[in-house]
Amino acid sequence: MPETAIGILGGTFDPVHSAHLALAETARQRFALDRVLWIPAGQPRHRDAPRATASDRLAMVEIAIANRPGFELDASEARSDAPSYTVPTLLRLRERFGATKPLVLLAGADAFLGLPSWHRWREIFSLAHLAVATRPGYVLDAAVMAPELAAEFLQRQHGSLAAAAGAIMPFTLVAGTVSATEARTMIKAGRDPGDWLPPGILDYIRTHHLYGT
Ligand SMILES: Nc1ncnc2c1ncn2[C@@H]1O[C@H](COP(=O)(O)OP(=O)(O)OP(=O)(O)O)[C@@H](O)[C@H]1O
Ligand SMILES: O=C(O)c1ccc[n+]([C@@H]2O[C@H](COP(=O)([O-])O)[C@@H](O)[C@H]2O)c1
Repeated sequence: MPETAIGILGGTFDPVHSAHLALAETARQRFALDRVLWIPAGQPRHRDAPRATASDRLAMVEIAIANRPGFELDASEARSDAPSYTVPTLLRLRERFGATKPLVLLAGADAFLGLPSWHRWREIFSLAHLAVATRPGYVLDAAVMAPELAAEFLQRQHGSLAAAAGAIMPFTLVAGTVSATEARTMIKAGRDPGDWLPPGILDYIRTHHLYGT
């Protein structure tokens, strides 16, 4: 029987929102993942500094995934002073889970389209599979990708999850246009983000006076 796979969801989670949960849960079911590791970035180098501290973002993810079977928090990036790059994280997870365990890196289409700018990005394919969720406003079509990414995208869609790494698997996510940027804007303006935020997150934000509250 083939080994079950482990999902890995990295993100800034500034704050964690409903599309993150939908992404993780949809992927968990679609790819029969035995768990999803949530890995909040500590020091993302590819974007502006997060508005909330690593420990607040970590605490919010902890609240969001509490009592949800199959979801696990990995605080290593958030607790490290090193830049949060995905390849060293995958190398660490390979050591933990061994060479043959299928690992599946989960990403939204926006993150995937930016892959050629990532640190040592080509090494990702020898360390993990990539499951890429659709996201409104981003087209998952080789015709709009950077040529070096399009080549990988076309070639790797036939890969098998039974292998430890190497396939690219696009999947449909129905999570709407929710984004952390828009959630922060709403919160700062005093508008209620409603079901964009998992239970307990708005309370945490208000209690800790995050995002201008
Ligand atoms: N609405 C969404 N649909 C699909 N994927 C999403 C969605 N929101 C976030 N993701 C994915 O979740 C992962 C973590 O995202 P991140 O924490 O940066 O949230 P974000 O909403 O994209 O944040 P920001 O608005 O600050 O850029 C990324 O792979 C991203 O593509
Ligand atoms: O390793 C990199 O160079 C790299 C560049 C951009 C993004 N990432 C990772 O991709 C994940 C999603 O990033 P973001 O900015 O959409 O939150 C998160 O785990 C980041 O650390 C990683």
